[in-house]
Amino acid sequence: MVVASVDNLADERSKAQFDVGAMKIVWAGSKHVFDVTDRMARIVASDPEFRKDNRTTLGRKELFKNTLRKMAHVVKRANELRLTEEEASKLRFFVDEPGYLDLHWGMFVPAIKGQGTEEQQEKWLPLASRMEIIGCYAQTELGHGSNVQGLETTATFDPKTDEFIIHSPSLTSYKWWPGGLGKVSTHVVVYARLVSGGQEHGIYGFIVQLRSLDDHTPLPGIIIGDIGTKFGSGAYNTMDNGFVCFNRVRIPRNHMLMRFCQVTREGNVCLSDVPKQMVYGTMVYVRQTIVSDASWALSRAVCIAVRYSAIRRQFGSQDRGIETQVLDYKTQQSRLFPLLASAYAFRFVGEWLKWLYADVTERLQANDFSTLPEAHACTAGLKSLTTSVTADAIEECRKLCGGHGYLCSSGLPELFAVYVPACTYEGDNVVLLLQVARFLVKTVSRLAAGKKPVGTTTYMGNAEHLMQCKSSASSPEDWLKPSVVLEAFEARAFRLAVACARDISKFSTPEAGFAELSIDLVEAAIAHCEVIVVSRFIEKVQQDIPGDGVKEQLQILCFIYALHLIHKHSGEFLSTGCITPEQATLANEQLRTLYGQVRPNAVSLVDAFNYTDHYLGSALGRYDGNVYATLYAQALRDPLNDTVVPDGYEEFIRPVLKQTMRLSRL
Ligand SMILES: CC/C=C\C/C=C\C/C=C\C/C=C\C=C\C(=O)SCCNC(=O)CCNC(=O)[C@H](O)C(C)(C)COP(=O)(O)OP(=O)(O)OC[C@H]1O[C@@H](n2cnc3c(N)ncnc32)[C@H](O)[C@@H]1OP(=O)(O)O
Ligand SMILES: Cc1cc2nc3c(=O)[nH]c(=O)nc-3n(C[C@H](O)[C@H](O)[C@H](O)COP(=O)(O)OP(=O)(O)OC[C@H]3O[C@@H](n4cnc5c(N)ncnc54)[C@H](O)[C@@H]3O)c2cc1C
Repeated sequence: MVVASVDNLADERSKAQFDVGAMKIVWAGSKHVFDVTDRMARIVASDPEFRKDNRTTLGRKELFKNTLRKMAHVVKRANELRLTEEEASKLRFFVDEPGYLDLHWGMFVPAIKGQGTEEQQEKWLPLASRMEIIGCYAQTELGHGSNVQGLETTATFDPKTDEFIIHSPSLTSYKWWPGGLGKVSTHVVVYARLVSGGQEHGIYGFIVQLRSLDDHTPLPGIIIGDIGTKFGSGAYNTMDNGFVCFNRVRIPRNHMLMRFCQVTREGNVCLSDVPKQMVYGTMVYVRQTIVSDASWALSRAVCIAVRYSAIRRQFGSQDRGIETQVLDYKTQQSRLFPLLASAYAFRFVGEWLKWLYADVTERLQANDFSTLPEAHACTAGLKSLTTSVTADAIEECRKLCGGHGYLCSSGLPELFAVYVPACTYEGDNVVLLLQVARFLVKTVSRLAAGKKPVGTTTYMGNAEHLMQCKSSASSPEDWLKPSVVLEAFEARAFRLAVACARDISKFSTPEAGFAELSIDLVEAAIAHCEVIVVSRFIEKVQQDIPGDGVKEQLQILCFIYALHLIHKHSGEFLSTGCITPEQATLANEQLRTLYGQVRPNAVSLVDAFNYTDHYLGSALGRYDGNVYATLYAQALRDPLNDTVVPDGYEEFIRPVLKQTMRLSRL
């Protein structure tokens, strides 16, 4: 059945004022990436083994087994098709089901690459890449996650046998949460306190075999299992997040990842001449990938909400004629278009962060550690900002879809449930923002000592101007000037950071000041991260961008992104004196105009994400707009509709009805 709603999307597409094909390439990053992504997405979408529309109706055991089947199929297809690493990772991405492969490829392999010596890499990486072993990453414990220095698991060197003894001294030291650990992984990189010669030497990674490669049973001394069902139906329950207790498990000395710290045969601990934070390198790597992933999750939710808002009609008609598309309501636009703009903003800042990470890695390899603090602050801050915004945005998109957004067939509840832990894993978002704040306060105090700031804090070098400047915006159009927008963002961030640094100095110790002012510090950190995102977006739209109208659309989105933040944080922009109330009103006026400009292009701007219906997994977000027929078909497929009269009628409905009848006769 094709209903009138389908025409709505065709109409919308005909209104586009830009070359959608060219925008697809901009979104993907390059023609090559577009081609690979498109091909992998289609392979997944056309393979019935990768069906996912039944996920929310399966029980945990069935769901997990289903994931195991899919993971095995991924490995099989990747081998059959001889996929490159880039292609295989896209294939896994579009399968869109959290599973042990994510941790194997996303953390176990990177941990060995980043923390292992060349010899260790030569030994372990081929085994891992042929999947002769399956690995995961166990850092978090039942009692400690954020505080890595507080981990309790010990790795004690025994010089008699040339082994480490991995031990969990208490219940709170049990590793708890690692994905892939509960039921699948054969090996793990465990983070533990290194003890040698009776002394502690800090936290390091150790490769431990967990399960027999013959029959998968846990090795002696290992108690292991799944930590239980998690939030939401389907969602992250496809993953076997696990616990493990080590009871004096012995591993060879060379299973300690020794790139940055070596333990000799005699038990001497030799630290390389590198900062000890290098041992946190895997987290920095993964945080950087999470920023890119945020734009995918956000754009997916936005794609569903935009298409559905073009289909959905409410009110506005006379004589029962055609009603208004909800996308035409300004309130809908003001909630939705900033999220659309944020998706593009996060895509570009994610690409930039990838570049930054590659640049820092190259420097580290050449023993230049000068950019490590900046890399840590950027990855931590942007991970925090983008995941918090994305999690909230998915929920907002659900509400933007009205009642139907609450149905699992909208795809949004599951997307939210899968996504929201991103605010916690790889570092709780508040904890990470406090790391950024620490970096900012240090930068401000270095400024006072005459040191020139570099990298993303370069703007702080313009200290005098930023402390005094008053915005020159005197018309709504002035808010379309990159220099006006940037100045406001930089001044707000700088003034907030300076105020924190100044106030901290009033306390008896910096630590006491930092603790007491942590709420302000988090706000200063967010303001700094927003400077990074806004300036990267502005930089992007100032480049040559091929394709009719593409650059113009991106400029509109860029200003929507910036101006909606001015509106959202108007309290801070005003209280720091960066803008006046009149200028805030002008910015809002411009924002409203921009919403009008994006409106005819909205559907095409989400088409540019090039998502398949399989990946979207949403009756509301379908490319063809056939929403109502799909909702109906999916409702009919619900297990509850397997029978007309429900199971339980005889036991529980009939007796109630009978009792009611008896009562009514009394
Ligand atoms: C699966 C992967 C595939 C794809 C990714 C996509 C999606 C993910 C999918 C699912 C999730 C799957 C896996 C999830 C895994 C995990 O969650 S693993 C566990 C992650 N755990 C954390 O992130 C813990 C967070 N805590 C910390 O990082 C640290 O403890 C800390 C909060 C940073 C504090 O560290 P510490 O106690 O040492 O610190 P400070 O005294 O505050 O700092 C000392 C100095 O060190 C600097 N520092 C800290 N961290 C780093 C770093 N990473 N790099 C560089 N420098 C660092 C800090 O700034 C201080 O510097 P100073 O001010 O100059 O002294
Ligand atoms: C789905 C999922 C997958 C995961 N996968 C893995 C994995 O594969 N491997 C692994 O090792 N771990 C994994 N984790 C664990 C994850 O890394 C931790 O949960 C995370 O680091 C947060 O630590 P926590 O749970 O100890 O939170 P806590 O630190 O206990 O946080 C609780 C609250 O305290 C606040 N808080 C904590 N410290 C401070 C502070 N200094 N100042 C202010 N507020 C503070 C936080 O903001 C938060 O509100 C996973 C977690 C989840 C949810």
